Amino acid sequence: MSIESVDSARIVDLPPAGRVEYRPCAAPGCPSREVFERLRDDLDWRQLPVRTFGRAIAQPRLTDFRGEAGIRYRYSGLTLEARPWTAHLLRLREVVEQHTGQRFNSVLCNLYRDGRDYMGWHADDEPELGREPVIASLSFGARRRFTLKPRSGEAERLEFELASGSLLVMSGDVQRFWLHQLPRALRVRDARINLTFRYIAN
Ligand SMILES: O=C(O)CCC(=O)C(=O)O
Ligand SMILES: [Fe+2]
Repeated sequence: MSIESVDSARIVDLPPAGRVEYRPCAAPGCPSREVFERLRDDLDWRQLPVRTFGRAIAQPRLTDFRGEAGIRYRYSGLTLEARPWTAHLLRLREVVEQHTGQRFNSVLCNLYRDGRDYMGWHADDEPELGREPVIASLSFGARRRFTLKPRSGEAERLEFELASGSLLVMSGDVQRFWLHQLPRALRVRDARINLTFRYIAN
């Protein structure tokens, strides 16, 4: 397990044919305190119920799903209907599209109120994302640890400290062979916002 400086760019190839790229300062005005505040104040944050093992519980974070009209995203027994882009989110999408050379038609926004909020092990492998989705994730606010582990086999876990203003891109077959999570971090008192840009084909 390795943690490198949060200030250096990093490209890691994950077997068999996946890639994770981290860029510490990709967002406007990095570390982007103003971007954080604007997203926190302008988006329509909600705590949704989610089904795990047949039980409905409140998600341990707040979310808002935005995108082109008619886009739907189904996960964990939820169906999210995209609400319209804000002008601010469209500008951030442009930045991410320039960095990645990819197009995105939606963004899942996550607000972790403090270190008690988290996202458990999962893959972004819903069928509407396609076989080898490119998932581009911007982070703002509190620095949090992001971990990947193989679904099976002996490969080592991989960790990133996601700094404010950073961009993390997962591509290739990462979602097929690896899981990722944003674990609890009880020492963290501050909030973090994460935007994961996706291309959804409904
Ligand atoms: O908050 C993060 O960095 C991870 C978010 C994530 O994995 C997701 O939205 O699918
Ligand atoms: Fe994810």
